[in-house]
Amino acid sequence: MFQPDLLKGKRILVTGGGTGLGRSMTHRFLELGANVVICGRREDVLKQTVDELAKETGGEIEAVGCDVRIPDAVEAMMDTIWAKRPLDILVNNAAGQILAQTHKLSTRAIDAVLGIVLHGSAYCTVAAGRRWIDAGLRDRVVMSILTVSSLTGAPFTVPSSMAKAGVLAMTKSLAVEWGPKGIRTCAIVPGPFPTEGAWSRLMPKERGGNEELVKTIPLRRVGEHEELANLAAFLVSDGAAYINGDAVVIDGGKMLQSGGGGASTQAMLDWTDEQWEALRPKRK
Ligand SMILES: CCCCCCCCCCC/C=C/C(=O)SCCNC(=O)CCNC(=O)[C@H](O)C(C)(C)COP(=O)(O)OP(=O)(O)OC[C@H]1O[C@@H](n2cnc3c(N)ncnc32)[C@H](O)[C@@H]1OP(=O)(O)O
Ligand SMILES: NC(=O)C1=CN([C@@H]2O[C@H](COP(=O)(O)OP(=O)(O)OC[C@H]3O[C@@H](n4cnc5c(N)ncnc54)[C@H](OP(=O)(O)O)[C@@H]3O)[C@@H](O)[C@H]2O)C=CC1
Repeated sequence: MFQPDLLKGKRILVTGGGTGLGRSMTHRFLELGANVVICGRREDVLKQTVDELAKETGGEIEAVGCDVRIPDAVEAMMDTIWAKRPLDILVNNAAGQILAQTHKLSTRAIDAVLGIVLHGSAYCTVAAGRRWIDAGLRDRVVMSILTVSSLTGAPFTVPSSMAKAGVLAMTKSLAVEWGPKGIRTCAIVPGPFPTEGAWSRLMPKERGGNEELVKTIPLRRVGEHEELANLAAFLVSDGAAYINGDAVVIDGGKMLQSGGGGASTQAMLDWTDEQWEALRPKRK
């Protein structure tokens, strides 16, 4: 669907690129000619992904171990990356998520999620942006992976929702502040895309599994990784050079179905024709 060299010459950092959607985006970026650096905390996971994706795509990929919650670690990672060649594109994808009653969360639990999502995205963005601005480098992109809850809020995942809403505010604010400097920002708002990381934390069997989940999605299916990876490739490419400060929702319409009438509207989808017929005014 894209010209095969869409991202040729682009050097991209994908935080959390060793697993899940980060890995899938990395795969697509490599296929399209990019040079990709992935980071994460587990170096064995990173190494395995580098080996696999280099083999599958023949692309140029490297990994740097980094906990994005630690400012000095982020600076050291950026120095390592820049020593070879400056980045063109940063993808803030690393995240942490906890499904729990909010009033029972410890402060360490709250900090763990805010640290990865809010602080980590800010540290990476500022570390890359400062280097670009100091060197007068233009045509650069920061793309962040959000959640629908950043727009709507969500019970039982409050720290993640708060943190992603903060990253959305960063995306919109920097679009204006950094746009004149040739740095654009954008975001993706994914609905459900099965990954080990998300499903192991968010889909205990009590939630009814994918069968219950797809009833909440107008297209009646979860997302395919390739669909998100293609959107990501377009948004970071020069083809999207006039998109700045926007967050694109890719959720099969889930957010719209959850809105409006809420649970009672949801239930109406299962009404029978007879139930609807009973509502029609009777002709005299
Ligand atoms: C039918 C409808 C279904 C809808 C479902 C659809 C889903 C679609 C929407 C998906 C949105 C997805 C968003 C995502 O971000 S998915 C990404 C998931 N990936 C990850 O989270 C990977 C990284 N995560 C982690 O590393 C950990 O989970 C963590 C964030 C906890 C950080 O790990 P770390 O090792 O730093 O921290 P600790 O393990 O030491 O824990 C720190 C404190 O947090 C407490 N904790 C941990 N888990 C829980 C829990 N489940 N409940 C309560 N508290 C928890 C832990 O006890 C520590 O606190 P204390 O020291 O005080 O005990
Ligand atoms: N899957 C889904 O349905 C949805 C996902 N998203 C978003 O998509 C993105 C990817 O999630 P997904 O692929 O599902 O989940 P994963 O758990 O597979 O991805 C999270 C990645 O972040 C890395 N990471 C976590 N903490 C840190 C840290 N402190 N420093 C560096 N890296 C870290 C993890 O690696 P390591 O543990 O080795 O550090 C892991 O590779 C996230 O931003 C998530 O919020 C949004 C909506 C829906």
